[in-house]
Amino acid sequence: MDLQELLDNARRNEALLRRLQAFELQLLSCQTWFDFLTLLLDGLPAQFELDAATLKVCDPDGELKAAMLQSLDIEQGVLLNQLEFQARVPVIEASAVTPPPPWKSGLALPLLRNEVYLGQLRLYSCSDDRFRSGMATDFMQHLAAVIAACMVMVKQSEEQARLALTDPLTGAENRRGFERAYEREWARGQRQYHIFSMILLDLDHFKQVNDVHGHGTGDRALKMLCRTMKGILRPTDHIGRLGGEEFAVLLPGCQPDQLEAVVQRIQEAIRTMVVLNDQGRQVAMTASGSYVPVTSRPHSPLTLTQIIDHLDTYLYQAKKNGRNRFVCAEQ
Ligand SMILES: Nc1nc2c(ncn2[C@@H]2O[C@H](COP(=O)(O)OP(=O)(O)OP(=O)(O)O)[C@@H](O)[C@H]2O)c(=O)[nH]1
Repeated sequence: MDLQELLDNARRNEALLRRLQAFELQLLSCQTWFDFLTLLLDGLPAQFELDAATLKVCDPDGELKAAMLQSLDIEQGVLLNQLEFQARVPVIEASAVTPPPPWKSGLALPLLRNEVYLGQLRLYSCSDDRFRSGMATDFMQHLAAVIAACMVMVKQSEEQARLALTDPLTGAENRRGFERAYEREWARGQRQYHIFSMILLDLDHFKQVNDVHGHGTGDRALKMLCRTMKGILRPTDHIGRLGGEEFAVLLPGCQPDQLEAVVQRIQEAIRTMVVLNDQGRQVAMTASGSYVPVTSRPHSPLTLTQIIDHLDTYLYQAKKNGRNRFVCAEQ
């Protein structure tokens, strides 16, 4: 190699190092899965002349994917189609790999943080010789280490944000968390004239459950209610505990003709859920509620409080008419 070549190499490496440092700073400022994944899947290829970047993520119990889905809204959720979640991801050394079509060369890098294996970062190129076996990968290995560290940080920061917006007893969103979900949905609806649906529900004779079977049984019923609803709703739906035994459900994209079926499913699931008292005897539960499809109109903002107040009137009707029923509210 002559001197000129050496100098060119050194200049290229210096430029790459500067880009890496700039990219690392961007990574370190990510606090949400959306920022992190957008930077990784779009920013990394754009800034390093690659054709694609992806992650194979170790997710033995599916918790990480569920947490990401909760944090992303329904449109952002498509980002996850670009990731692979696997119960076990093979442990690898940094190495060139055969890429899936249409790419011609690929590099796989381990994502390790404090000896914990998080998965693999995979980089793909349309050029045959971008990644070759035996090539130096020191810069990219360093980048993968920073990505792994940032992944752990984003996970912790998302978890903290989630806890601040979650009701500790039931795991449902608390009022603040639900308000935030509502505002996001309203804003999205305004951009796209799209519909979402809201349900308000309240367990029947809950005071009696507490009085007869004790507070512990009441708490178990509330937990079971949320678990039951989570089991029959989509991961992108929101369940909020507005207070006591009153809950609201927000269903993004749920059309009026589907809403009735969802309500019936919820009602049936509550009727058949198994809540045991301290003696192990089953306590029958029913709920009353009201529901309405909502179209967010650009020039007539509707607050969550206004919708809940509106639904409350119909919930009151359901209670007055004998409970164990859901009433469709006027739009
Ligand atoms: N166990 C338990 N009970 C709660 C909790 N939060 C509120 N409650 C109870 O929920 C009950 C609500 O009672 P009411 O508002 O009279 O309603 P209800 O008995 O369900 O009557 P209807 O709604 O008219 O069918 C009260 O006894 C509250 O103490 C909680 O976190 N755990």
